[in-house]
Amino acid sequence: MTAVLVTGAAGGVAGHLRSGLTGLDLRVVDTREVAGWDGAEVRTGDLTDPDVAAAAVEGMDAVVHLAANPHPGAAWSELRGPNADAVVTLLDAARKAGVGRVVLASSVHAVGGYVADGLPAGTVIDPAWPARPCCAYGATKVFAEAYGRSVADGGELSVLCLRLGGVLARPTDTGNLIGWLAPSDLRRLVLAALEADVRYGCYFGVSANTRGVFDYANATAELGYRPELDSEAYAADVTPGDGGLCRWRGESTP
Ligand SMILES: NC(=O)c1ccc[n+]([C@@H]2O[C@H](COP(=O)([O-])OP(=O)(O)OC[C@H]3O[C@@H](n4cnc5c(N)ncnc54)[C@H](O)[C@@H]3O)[C@@H](O)[C@H]2O)c1
Ligand SMILES: O=C(O)[C@H]1O[C@@H](O)[C@H](O)[C@@H](O)[C@@H]1O
Repeated sequence: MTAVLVTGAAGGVAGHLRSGLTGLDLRVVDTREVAGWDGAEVRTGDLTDPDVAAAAVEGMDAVVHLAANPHPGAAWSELRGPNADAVVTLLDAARKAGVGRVVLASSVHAVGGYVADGLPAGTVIDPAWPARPCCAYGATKVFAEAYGRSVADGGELSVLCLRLGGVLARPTDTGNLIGWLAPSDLRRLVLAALEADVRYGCYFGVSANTRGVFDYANATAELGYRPELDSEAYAADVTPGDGGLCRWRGESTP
């Protein structure tokens, strides 16, 4: 059975992912108390500590790295530990332990600047375009992708970065319509990323949204990811908003 570590297991995305990971030999870790992962080996610890990271990855075939500060408006002082330091300790530990694959949670905030400036109608953002974060949080995700690339290029560890859109049970505002990731599609995507024969890759993790602006074609081609849900089904019921994207452009409180 494949042994998989899920970091950030007490978090919201992990909660949506959990039911998709049946059949795997699971270990989970978080700084907070973790509940609901029956059958998994549960650990508590801070992944910025290299010893915690080393113990967490020991014996694992793969890691789904979700642990981070997910708040786009967070200050650098709140982001540096979870979103920069922990990425380095986790990836270094995984490489040293001979883990085969790390699936890294990135975000559409890595390219939110394109959305903030307005895209010509019908244009979708290609994952190969230069990163263009819309906030310090988005910039930390670009760093994670870049560090992942250097580790993947430098050794045996495969790193797949998933630029997740808004993981919500249903879209709640108009901004969500362009980048919703339905929980069931999240599960499809992470399973596909765990299994794909790819050394390094960066993919948008979004549903098959009619109004989508994040091109997931490479995830279909390289991972076999085929999303099934579409935010359009909720378009008549959402309130006006920006989906949390681009609100903090150019801001980084020390
Ligand atoms: N929620 C979304 O819609 C969304 C969208 C795009 C990307 N993401 C990314 O997905 C991941 C999960 O997001 P979420 O919404 O579940 O966030 P969350 O805050 O609900 O969960 C993250 C978990 O990570 C844990 N954590 C933070 N720092 C840690 C550390 N140093 N060591 C161990 N555990 C630590 C936290 O305690 C928390 O339980 C994050 O990387 C986030 O940036 C989330
Ligand atoms: O993309 C992201 O990471 C973030 O997107 C924002 O819009 C959501 O409000 C936030 O919860 C996510 O963590």
